[in-house]
Amino acid sequence: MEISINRLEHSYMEGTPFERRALHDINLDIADGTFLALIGHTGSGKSTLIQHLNGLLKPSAGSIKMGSTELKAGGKKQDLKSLRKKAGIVFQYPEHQLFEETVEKDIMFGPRNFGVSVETARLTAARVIEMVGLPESVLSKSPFDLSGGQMRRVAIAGVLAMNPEVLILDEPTAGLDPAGRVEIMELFNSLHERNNLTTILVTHSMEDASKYADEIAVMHKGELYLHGKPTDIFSEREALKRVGLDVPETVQFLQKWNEKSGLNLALTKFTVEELAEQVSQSLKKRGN
Ligand SMILES: Nc1ncnc2c1ncn2[C@@H]1O[C@H](COP(=O)(O)OP(=O)(O)OP(=O)(O)O)[C@@H](O)[C@H]1O
Repeated sequence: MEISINRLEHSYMEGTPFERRALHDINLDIADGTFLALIGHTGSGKSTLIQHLNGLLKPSAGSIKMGSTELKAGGKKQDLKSLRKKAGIVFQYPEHQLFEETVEKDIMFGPRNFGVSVETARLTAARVIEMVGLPESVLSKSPFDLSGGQMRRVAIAGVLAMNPEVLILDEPTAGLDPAGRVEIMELFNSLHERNNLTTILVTHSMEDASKYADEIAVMHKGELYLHGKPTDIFSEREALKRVGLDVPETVQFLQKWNEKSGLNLALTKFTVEELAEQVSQSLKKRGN
């Protein structure tokens, strides 16, 4: 789904003495099928921005176009239910929202709310539990008898059960150990690719942004500070440092390597494995 954000402003507690401007003049176009990482310090406005994408927050000024739905400041009431079906949010610690007696009932809750029959919702639950890498036998268990990692997968399955076109992930790996983080990020990456999703990942990890995103948007004090392809963003190391961010360690290594070796390797590979391969190829070419 194509997303277009135009001159978006948001103030909390508008019109009260406690009014607080959280977003200023955000302009951002996200093409259908993009994997966008939204990065920035605590309080920079990331959560406020994503909550506009499925109508949880209303613009104070400006507009957001989500496919054919336009959400405008002062606009008329929209059909938010169908928008929320198309744009699913996985909140931080989504497992805290599990509440039903069984995993199956929890996953069926969303589709049933949209009028889907019990039989179809059951089939959906079986389909999405497999998508998140859990066995069907989990469906009859209580979500509260599962491990933390399994509970998170069940919560993600509940969002997938709505067949979203846009998946919005608010720090989906928060609180997981390093292995769990990689597993969940790999899961989102394969869901993105296999289901032609538009994915928006809020993260504090430049490493994850570099590994998975086609584009990176950097927020700072409620403004869109930088937006571009990872290669472009990582060429702006000084600008990133000014807002307390830095390029991933692999990019830092490559920049130092280029300075010291005199080899001017292009900034296109971001994982340790890709970078090692790039450096080794260049050394072979040079005859070392
Ligand atoms: N419900 C609220 N009421 C008033 N102010 C709020 C509310 N939620 C957020 N804010 C303020 O809006 C600004 C942006 O907050 P937001 O949560 O969007 O930032 P963030 O980048 O998502 O931070 P984090 O990385 O900590 O989640 C901050 O100054 C924050 O204090």
